[in-house]
Amino acid sequence: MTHLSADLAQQKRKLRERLRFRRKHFAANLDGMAQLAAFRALPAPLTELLADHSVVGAYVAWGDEPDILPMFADLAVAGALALPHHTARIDRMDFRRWRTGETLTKGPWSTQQPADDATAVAPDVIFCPLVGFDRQGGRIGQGGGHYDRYFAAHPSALRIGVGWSVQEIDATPRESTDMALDAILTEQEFILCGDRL
Ligand SMILES: Nc1nc2c(c(=O)[nH]1)N(C=O)[C@@H](CNc1ccc(C(=O)N[C@@H](CCC(=O)O)C(=O)O)cc1)CN2
Ligand SMILES: Nc1ncnc2c1ncn2[C@@H]1O[C@H](COP(=O)(O)OP(=O)(O)OP(=O)(O)O)[C@@H](O)[C@H]1O
Repeated sequence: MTHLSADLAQQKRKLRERLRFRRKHFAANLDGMAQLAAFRALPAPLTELLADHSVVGAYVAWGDEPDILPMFADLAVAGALALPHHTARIDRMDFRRWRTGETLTKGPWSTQQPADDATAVAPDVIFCPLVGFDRQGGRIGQGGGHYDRYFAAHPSALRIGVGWSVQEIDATPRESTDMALDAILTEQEFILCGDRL
């Protein structure tokens, strides 16, 4: 690792800590009604976008992340939803089809995932959880590089980050391996970044 990338990695670690703290307090202080309403309905531009895509990648909320599965209930019944899956505690991640009612189990990275025998699929649009983001599409994740590696291997899939509005910062430190988001969905806004959407 060069000095520059070591420095960037260190900046990201510090930001991650601050942003997790912010997220935790924001989520803890959301009132009941706001909690019920947040991320329950897709904004109109997203409904149109998803109608054109065959497999949508989502995630099972972990800790204070927004719970987005209710928003995709129809897709999950129709067999058009996929969730991240790890076969071991390694860098590699793929997506497996998941239908309403099928089991979810605790994976090697502590997150809930489809069973090991679920079918691997490649979503053409991916909703990914954020620890932090900026309006230019910069993202800070869990720090495992799982999504970055997946995005690098599947560059044509649209990348939509999901987070609470308080997770926004002016500019995220960018490493050469960071893949920019095409859009960001918060409880307040749908933000377009770049020119793919
Ligand atoms: N909901 C959700 N699913 C996701 C991710 C995510 O950020 N959120 N991922 C994003 O890349 C991938 C999993 N990557 C992860 C990378 C590191 C850790 C992690 O540090 N886990 C600690 C658990 C600590 C605890 O239990 O509090 C560990 O396993 O030691 C978790 C997930 C795929 N699925
Ligand atoms: N395409 C890639 N190939 C090899 N290494 C990568 C790739 N993408 C990211 N990495 C490495 O993975 C590590 C974690 O990356 P980063 O800090 O960007 O994670 P993150 O985006 O926060 O995590 P995640 O993608 O899991 O949400 C870094 O050391 C980074 O250099």
